[in-house]
Amino acid sequence: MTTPLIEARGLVKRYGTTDALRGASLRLLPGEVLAVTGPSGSGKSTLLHCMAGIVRPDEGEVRYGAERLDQAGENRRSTLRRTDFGVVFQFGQLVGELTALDNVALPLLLAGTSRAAAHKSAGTWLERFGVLGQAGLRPGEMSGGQGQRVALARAMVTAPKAVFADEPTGALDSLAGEQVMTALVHAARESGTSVLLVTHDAQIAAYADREATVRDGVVETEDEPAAEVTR
Ligand SMILES: Nc1ncnc2c1ncn2[C@@H]1O[C@H](COP(=O)(O)OP(=O)(O)OP(=O)(O)O)[C@@H](O)[C@H]1O
Repeated sequence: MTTPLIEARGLVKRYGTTDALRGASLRLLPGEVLAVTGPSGSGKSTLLHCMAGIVRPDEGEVRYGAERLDQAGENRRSTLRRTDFGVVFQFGQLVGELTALDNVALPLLLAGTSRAAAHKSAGTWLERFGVLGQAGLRPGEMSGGQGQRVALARAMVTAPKAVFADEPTGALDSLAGEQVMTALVHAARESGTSVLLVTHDAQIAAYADREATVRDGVVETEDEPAAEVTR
């Protein structure tokens, strides 16, 4: 069986009296695009947040290699989010005052890369996502789809092991959504990056290699990895 890149087991997360997760388990395999679908409020985003180390579950384990993310402190988890993981949300969360090029270069600059090298990589990633022509524009000067492609370029620029994308096409029309997904899947395949994609849209989920369905805080179904399907 393929060793998962990240494995969540028996996650429980409560917000006040709400049980967001009630024993959710999920494996993200190396290099795969995994779609997490399910009804609104079922716990998809909470599961993504736990697996990305953004929040800690109340119970259960999140394993990343030999590490337990559920036990890691905030410092370690935020370092991992800068070095090993990329994160994209519905509204790309780009820095409004910076150009697309500077937004994408930012994670590298924060990691100590020289300005020239950071800008060179940022340009390469903007080109891969088809938005090099927007390099000099600020987020407010771009379309929603362009902004999301810039946000994905920023998530990928550090060559992360995994990208966590929570409804990255949620605010886009279907054509722009398809363009964003095509670019993301292509870039992930080229660089061997795993993608955990939360979406409520079946057409967007169809871009993934596998799909898992969350209902009432548990993973109700999870497709078998292709190599493990018994025929
Ligand atoms: N930070 C929080 N504070 C309080 N309640 C929260 C918080 N995050 C999630 N919840 C609650 O936990 C439950 C699961 O939320 P979650 O966002 O994980 O579901 P979801 O499946 O991603 O929903 P949607 O598709 O609508 O985004 C919901 O009832 C939600 O209101």
